[in-house]
Amino acid sequence: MYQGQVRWRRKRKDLPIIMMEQEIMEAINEQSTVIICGETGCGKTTQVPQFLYEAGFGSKHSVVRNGVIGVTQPRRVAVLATARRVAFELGLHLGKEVGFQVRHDKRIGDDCSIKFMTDGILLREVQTDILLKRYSVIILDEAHERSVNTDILIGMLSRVIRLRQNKYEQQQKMVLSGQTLSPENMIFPLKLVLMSATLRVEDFISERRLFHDPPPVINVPTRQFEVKVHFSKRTETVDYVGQAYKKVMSIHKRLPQGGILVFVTGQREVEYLCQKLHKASMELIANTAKGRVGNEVPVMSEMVSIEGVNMKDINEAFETQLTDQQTERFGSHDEDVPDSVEDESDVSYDSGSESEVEIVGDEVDIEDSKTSENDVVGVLGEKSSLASLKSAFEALAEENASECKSKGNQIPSLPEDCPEQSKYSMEKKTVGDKGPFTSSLRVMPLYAMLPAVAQLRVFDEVKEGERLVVVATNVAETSLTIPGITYVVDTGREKVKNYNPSNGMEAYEVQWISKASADQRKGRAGRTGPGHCYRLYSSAVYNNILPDFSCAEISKVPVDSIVLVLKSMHIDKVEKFPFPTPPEAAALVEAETLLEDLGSS
Ligand SMILES: Nc1ncnc2c1ncn2[C@@H]1O[C@H](COP(=O)(O)OP(=O)(O)OP(=O)(O)O)[C@@H](O)[C@H]1O
Repeated sequence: MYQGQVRWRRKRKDLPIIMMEQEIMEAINEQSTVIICGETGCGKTTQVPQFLYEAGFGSKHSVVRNGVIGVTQPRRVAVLATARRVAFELGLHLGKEVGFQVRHDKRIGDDCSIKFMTDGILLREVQTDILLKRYSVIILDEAHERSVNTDILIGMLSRVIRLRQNKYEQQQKMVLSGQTLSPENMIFPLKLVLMSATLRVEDFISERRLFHDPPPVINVPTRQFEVKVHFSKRTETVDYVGQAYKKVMSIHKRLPQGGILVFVTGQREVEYLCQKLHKASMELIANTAKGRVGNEVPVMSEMVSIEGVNMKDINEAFETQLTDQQTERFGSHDEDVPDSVEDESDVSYDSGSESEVEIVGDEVDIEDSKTSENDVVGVLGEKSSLASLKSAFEALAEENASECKSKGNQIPSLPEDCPEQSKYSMEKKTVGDKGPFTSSLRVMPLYAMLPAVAQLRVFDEVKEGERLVVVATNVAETSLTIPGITYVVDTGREKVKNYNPSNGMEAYEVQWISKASADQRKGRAGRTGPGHCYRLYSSAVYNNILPDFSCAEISKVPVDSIVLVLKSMHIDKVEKFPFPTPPEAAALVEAETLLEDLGSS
């Protein structure tokens, strides 16, 4: 066992979810579906797959539980990062016992026990194997995001569970009547675990067509580290990116070491803010250097360069020979794209959502489509990208990951935000040997269209004297632990695609996030130590304007596109499909008739 793993084993027991392992496992053993609601950072994503693995799920030695533990995430970066983390914590090989699959990329060994994937990948698997025979349990993480993929998947899985149960009962009868069945033909019930920090549980338990018996809900109420929230006194309605810039700079100048994660709405804003911060950092360094006598000039601020990916030693995930069958499929562009999907247009805008199975043909958001085609295609599909991904995974290694850069339990905050709460003396706490004025910024972008290799660079180790600033869209909102992030700056906005049924048009709009999203964003701090979340809007805006939850995506897309997907999955009576939030039955029937008339179904 690596030293880092030994260190982590000691820390692991402090995760709130560890105390609830028995309760969670008992519920999973007794019920076909279980809902786990837990605060951000309590350990759902990384620990529940391990509980299952340790209980024999995914084990070749178990007859009943030998199917793979499947874990879905809404986004690629979360799939890659959590697979790496779980492999590390369990001391297993990434790409072998712990596999992953996202669009274009698949690393799974024959002896795979846990597979991380995007929800779109699993949706596609159901299309080809309705019983999902290779899985013993499916975990749908971040189920609150309620993308169309997740909603259709939940509906499908509720049926798969019933089908598997029926098959299992039939087989038991056959066995009791003296027939013999070979082990490989045996079918066992499938388990489903829905997880989120902020689940709209009612949608799942009240919809009787979905789960006949409402699934039990297990709450994990606490988080490990405190995150202090600071609201702005005033809400900037136009230049919120400018406000974000000011806030980052004032944190950098006045507060102690610790990474900063900033949320804006799209690729264009990410790139603009990155450039501005990069420039400011260089100026700051130049000014500081002028004032120094005989001191070393600090390193320059760094902007991520996709070409500049560091080629290091081989990560164990990539030791598999290139001749192996899985590897041949690695990089296949079309294997996870269903027939109904024309192209890769789902990466052509950046609101943070990514899907492998595309429900609606997205339009390119002109504003936000500056990344070159090569960057998009090159996500991992090109020759050099395999090596780059190896290198990127290395950056997730424990040495980089487990150690929190912030020291101590209490970190001062910016006084202007809530003076009454600032019980710390800025003078005493903010300027150390490597005072904030002297350190450089390592500015990293993070958005859905960015190639996976570049996305993973946010996990790179930060050099001594540097401060990490990640400028992200809501792609960084859930599941991610970026080690050392102490400060979150939340503009409170996101870019979403809205559908107008009266004219049949779709348009991207910047709008307020939900309270649930704001909590997720806050939860990106306080993961490896205590943190602060600066909301660039007032508490009145938070309380009175932000909705509790974002609207389920299914209610915002054209019904015909949903029907098309269901038809591609051979669902006959679309109006009977168990959606968590069903579209109007009449609209479904109308769309079905229309498609039949067009000869599309
Ligand atoms: N890469 C990492 N490096 C260091 N610590 C990590 C890493 N990943 C996870 N952790 C630790 O494990 C904790 C639990 O992470 P996990 O992702 O399982 O939480 P979660 O409950 O799923 O959170 P969320 O709801 O935000 O996804 C983190 O708060 C952090 O302390």
